[in-house]
Amino acid sequence: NDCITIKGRQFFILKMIGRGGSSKVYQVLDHKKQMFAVKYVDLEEADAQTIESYKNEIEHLNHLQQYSDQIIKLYDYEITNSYIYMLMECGNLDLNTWLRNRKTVNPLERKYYWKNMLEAVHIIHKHGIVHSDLKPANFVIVNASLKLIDFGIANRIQPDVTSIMKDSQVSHTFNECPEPLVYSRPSSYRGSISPKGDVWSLGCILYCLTYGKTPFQTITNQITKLHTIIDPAHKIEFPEISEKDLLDVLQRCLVRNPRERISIAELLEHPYLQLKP
Ligand SMILES: CN1CCC(Oc2ccc(-c3[nH]nc4cccc(OCC5CCCCC5)c34)cc2)CC1
Repeated sequence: NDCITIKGRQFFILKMIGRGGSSKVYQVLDHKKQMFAVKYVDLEEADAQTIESYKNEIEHLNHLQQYSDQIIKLYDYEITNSYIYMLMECGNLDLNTWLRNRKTVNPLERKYYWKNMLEAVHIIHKHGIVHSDLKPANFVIVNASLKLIDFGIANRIQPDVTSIMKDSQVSHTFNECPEPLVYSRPSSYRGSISPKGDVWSLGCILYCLTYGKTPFQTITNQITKLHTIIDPAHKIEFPEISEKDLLDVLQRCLVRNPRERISIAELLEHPYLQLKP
């Protein structure tokens, strides 16, 4: 089995958890058999701006450790001109995989996961970070709670990026998964990247946890989907459910006009979060 050495500490690779472009995530054990996740980034092909974006992500992740347990732990990191190693807390499962495998969601579990996601995103907003690409794969289940594993600051070093322009910013790698489109903010509202964009994305995740599909999943043609996401005339369907507070949260998150959309602070005060099952 291969080993990774970070700041003089040796780790044994158990398996690769995931990979994207120039980064790989491994599940590793230290000499005391404690499990960690190690994120490795190959910087050989990266340009200065990309390297800067990774350093920025690490700086913020390191700084925000102290503010919330809903931010993945970063224990140590090693940055050289050719690679980055990040020693992190290892979760059991990412929310995307969990959603794909689970047909029904327990209402109390959903409410608790929602509270965790709101707390994580509230913390990054309070420190001036807007993720703007939140999706289930950005959250990991660690024991019984959800933790945010990245802030959307580091560039995706992806091969053949066929990205689409959104609000004059290069956004999602289309080829990665059409789903980010659905979580992405309705881009017809020009203007700066707003924290309200993250509320839309979180709304889409909660919609998934409630109805088992994303708000626009039925639309398979990506261009039609894009037009529908931004079309104010298209009404998103909210099938009746017993939890009226949950229905209200969904309807207030999935409002196309960001100014009319509910804020994270208001969501944290919403009756849905009072933890009576
Ligand atoms: C499909 N299969 C995958 C392994 C396992 O799920 C995970 C286990 C741990 C984790 C993780 N922990 N700490 C993590 C710290 C950083 C990144 C992390 O993942 C990154 C990326 C991995 C691929 C899925 C999206 C997230 C991290 C994440 C997924 C079971 C399902």
